[in-house]
Amino acid sequence: MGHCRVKVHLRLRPSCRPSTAIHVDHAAHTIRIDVLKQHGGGPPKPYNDQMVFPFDSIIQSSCQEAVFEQCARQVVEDVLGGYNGTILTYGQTGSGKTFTMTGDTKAYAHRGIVPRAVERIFAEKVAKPEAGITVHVSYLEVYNEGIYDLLPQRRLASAVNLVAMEDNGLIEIKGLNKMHVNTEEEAMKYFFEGERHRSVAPHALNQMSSRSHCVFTMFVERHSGLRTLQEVTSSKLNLVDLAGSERLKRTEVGGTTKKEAMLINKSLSFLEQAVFALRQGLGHVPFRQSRLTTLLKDALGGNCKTVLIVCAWAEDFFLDETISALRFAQRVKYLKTSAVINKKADAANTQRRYVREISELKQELALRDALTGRPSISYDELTEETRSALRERIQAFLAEEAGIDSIPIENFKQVKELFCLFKEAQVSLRGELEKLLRDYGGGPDTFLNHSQHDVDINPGSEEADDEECVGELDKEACF
Ligand SMILES: Nc1ncnc2c1ncn2[C@@H]1O[C@H](COP(=O)(O)OP(=O)(O)OP(=O)(O)O)[C@@H](O)[C@H]1O
Repeated sequence: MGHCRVKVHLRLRPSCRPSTAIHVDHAAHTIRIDVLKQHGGGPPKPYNDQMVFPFDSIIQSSCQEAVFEQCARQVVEDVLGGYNGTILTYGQTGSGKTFTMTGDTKAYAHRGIVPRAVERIFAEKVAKPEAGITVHVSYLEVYNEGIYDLLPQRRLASAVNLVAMEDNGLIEIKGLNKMHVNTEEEAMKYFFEGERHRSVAPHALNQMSSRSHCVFTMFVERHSGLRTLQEVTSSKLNLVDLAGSERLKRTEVGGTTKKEAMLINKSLSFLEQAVFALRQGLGHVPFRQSRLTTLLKDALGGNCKTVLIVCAWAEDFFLDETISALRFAQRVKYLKTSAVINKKADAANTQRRYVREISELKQELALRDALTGRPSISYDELTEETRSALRERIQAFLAEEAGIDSIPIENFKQVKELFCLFKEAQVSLRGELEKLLRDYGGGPDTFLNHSQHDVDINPGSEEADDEECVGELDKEACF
């Protein structure tokens, strides 16, 4: 098991009013914020306090391709290698989370991490047909503290609030549709179908503001491709577009949108609490406090390789929001996960191996029989013919026909069959005796009451019968 630190990148949204307080050092991967402070009611002294936040990388004016290469590519490669991966975007409303994750559909070059990840996974599937890669996708949203499937097979199903459960140490959503997809186009078709069902609403800072946290997941199964050591890796890539935190007086919302904003802020503060508890090494981490933290449990501390992309709006007007996002990022930066390659035996290959082993064992037995001078013995299932020949022999044996004083044993399958046939004979004999007793005027009760003492047709238990049979058989057995 490899412990790996969560990688944290910062993406600054381009602005026509860039903040004079924000300074990026690209070489050192740090951002410095010079904070204005008031002293003793006097005039504000600019830049008398500085905060420096280190990141794994800071992206300021890079294109979408560079963002994918810098932040997401390695996680997608790790998922193809059998690890679970999660990429999350986090930040205030309108800061560019959806732009980073989904992209802008107006221009192909503006496509985001999701379409690029899908493209990379299917490129691998096409390039390595021997790996037999299979892909399923799911798409859900956490809206107002409920989990909803964005890919309902029937439209009615969209209203069902799903349950997140822990299964084998990993979080699973019971009843979530997982669509099998063969091509990049099919996967994107489902992604766009889910996008249509997402909850969005306009407000002062964003015309298409996400009102829910969305998770698009790709489940990838891949065969090792080595004939002798064939196994399957089974991994998943979670692409998470979190809803943005918002200050209600800035977004100027009311009614449903206000209620949504309050629930978004609440779930994000639960996320901060969970991250704080993990960072402090507290014994109890409150993952169960909200649907979002339950969903992100693996990503924050479990079997997963995780990347967080913090999006920020680098304008003076939003300095408070930016500082609080940067602080959150610093806590996440120190979280460690325990990612392992998720291997399992290939069921089809295991079956093929057993068939081969059985065939080899049969050959071994045949060779041993030949060397010890035994007649050729079949170890296959008994045929109907063999069965009726055995039945006849048992009847002759029980009837004490001349010359039939033993039943030769050939193999274990035959022994099992003999027990069944003896039982069959015994049941038939018992039926005949009951009939005889009835004909002589006694009912079955008479038979049952006296059979143990007077008519000794069934001494001891069935097991004892079987043992006796074995004893008899053993005397003559010629293994
Ligand atoms: N880096 C960027 N380059 C160009 N345009 C951007 C960038 N980031 C964001 N935008 C634009 O800003 C607007 C808001 O961005 P986006 O919807 O991605 O914000 P968001 O963080 O997802 O907001 P919300 O939390 O409200 O959903 C969009 O029109 C988007 O195209």
